[in-house]
Amino acid sequence: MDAVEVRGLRKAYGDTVAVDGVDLSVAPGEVFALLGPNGAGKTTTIEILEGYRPRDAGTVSVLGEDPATAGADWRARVGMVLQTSGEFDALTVGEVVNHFAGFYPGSDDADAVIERVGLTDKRNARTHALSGGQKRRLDVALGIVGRPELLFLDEPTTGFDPQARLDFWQLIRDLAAAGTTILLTTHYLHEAEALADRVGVMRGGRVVAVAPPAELGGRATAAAVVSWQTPDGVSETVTDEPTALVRQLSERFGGEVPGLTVNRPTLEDVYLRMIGGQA
Ligand SMILES: Nc1ncnc2c1ncn2[C@@H]1O[C@H](COP(=O)(O)OP(=O)(O)OP(=O)(O)O)[C@@H](O)[C@H]1O
Repeated sequence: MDAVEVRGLRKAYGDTVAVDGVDLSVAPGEVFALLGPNGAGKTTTIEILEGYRPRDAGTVSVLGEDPATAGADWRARVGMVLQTSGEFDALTVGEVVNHFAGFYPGSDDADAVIERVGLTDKRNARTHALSGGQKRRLDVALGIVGRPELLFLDEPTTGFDPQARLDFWQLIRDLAAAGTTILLTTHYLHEAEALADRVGVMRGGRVVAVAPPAELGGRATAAAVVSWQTPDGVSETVTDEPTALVRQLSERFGGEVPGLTVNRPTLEDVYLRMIGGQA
């Protein structure tokens, strides 16, 4: 049984159809990234899967239960990092994480979780005094302190500095290696490429493509652009057989080919083509 199974999901807000017939499956232990422009329906989809939002139509199974009716036992098996940060008044980081740990029967050690998200030196700081990126790290801590089987992360690394983002990626890899299923949304295509087993691209409330990041939109087999330096400037050739061309060039130059690059479409290239400039 898949960890997440969605068929024919629909949700409208008045006249706005936010989710328009989404089918989606996430396997146990998989890291799945949902991509798509602002307004594509990612948050609405995730919030329905989290049990935060009712749906208009479709079937949804999350860890074998319907989130619309699942109870406290189910909730304890699911971790969530919502798009907006929580507000915890004058409590300290340590107090908030300890408090949340108390909600879960098999929770992790609060200090260990604070360490994992890199907030140890802010343990006694009041949460309203944290920077934007530090608040987001606290959100991640609260999402994982219950040792969830399935973790939802809605734009988890917004506001992270580059080192914090790398640390977060390692945390996600560690969780995945320990068997946690992860469904995240992100606008950072490098993040999807670094983390996801598969990505799903949403546009206008629909999932328009699902594939491993390296294969999305035929990337793996797309023609390559080979370019190299000549005395007259840069020469460029589009080819299905870049290796053969590079071998010829190497013979012609007697070894190293000056300024050699071989490029296939990036995830960003195929993503932008797929969303075609609109939500
Ligand atoms: N509470 C709401 N009331 C009315 N319309 C809403 C509400 N929430 C979302 N929408 C609309 O539903 C559509 C999908 O929004 P959603 O937040 O799911 O998109 P998203 O893909 O998560 O976007 P983003 O990348 O900006 O987070 C948008 O047109 C949005 O304006």
